[in-house]
Amino acid sequence: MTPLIKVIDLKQTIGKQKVLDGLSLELYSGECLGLFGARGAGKTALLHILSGIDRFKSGSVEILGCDIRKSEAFKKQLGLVTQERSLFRDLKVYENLEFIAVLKNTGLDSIPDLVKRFELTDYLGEPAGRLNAGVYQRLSMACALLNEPRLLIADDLINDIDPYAQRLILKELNRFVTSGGACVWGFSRIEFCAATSRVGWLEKGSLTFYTPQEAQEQWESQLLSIEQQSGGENA
Ligand SMILES: Nc1ncnc2c1ncn2[C@@H]1O[C@H](COP(=O)(O)OP(=O)(O)OP(=O)(O)O)[C@@H](O)[C@H]1O
Repeated sequence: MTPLIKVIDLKQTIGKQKVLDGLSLELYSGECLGLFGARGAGKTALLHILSGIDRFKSGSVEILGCDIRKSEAFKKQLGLVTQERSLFRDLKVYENLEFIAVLKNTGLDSIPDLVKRFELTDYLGEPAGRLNAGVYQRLSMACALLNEPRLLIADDLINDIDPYAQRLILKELNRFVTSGGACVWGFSRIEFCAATSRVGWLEKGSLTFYTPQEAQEQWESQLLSIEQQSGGENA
């Protein structure tokens, strides 16, 4: 099976800081890779490279069979939910869906189904800038899926939103990957690992891969060793 993402020895610097230090990664259809790391670990830097937003220093990145330094064709099959709010705040919910569908050069046919699945019917006339955080993220994810992408890149998808919106988005994420899509989802909350199929732990510019269960255990063992160290220092 050909991977949807194939990254080899990727390096990135921001200013003088080495943010990604030779990491490699493969992602296959049906997978949801949780990109876990502390604040400032470089998750957004990696996700921006995978989405073709930022250039990178060295290494090779193939997305959906395209060398992304040579071709942008992969962007047609990409859905993106950014960390920063990126919808049109003065446009109403329906207008955002319509406008983004036009920008993506896709038809409007998928809008009614997305409105239903993300339970946006009651908000269609509201400007995006006035939505609460949970509904805003539901709309962000609906917009990301407008072009029926094969690959979804999401940064902080369900952070700081209400549990109902979290569940709804995770249900749709699960539907997306089980129907053959693939997702890379960046977050810094360990509990979100349980909603992924594999975890890439980003630390010091490198990725280590774990099952969700192993990531949780690794986290707990790190916490324990910090507690033991501080206990020893205070004794
Ligand atoms: N525009 C910038 N100028 C200077 N440094 C930057 C810039 N953008 C990112 N950095 C630095 O690069 C490193 C990686 O940042 P990045 O945003 O990728 O981390 P992150 O893991 O996504 O963090 P968070 O969980 O807070 O979103 C951090 O040390 C950050 O301070």
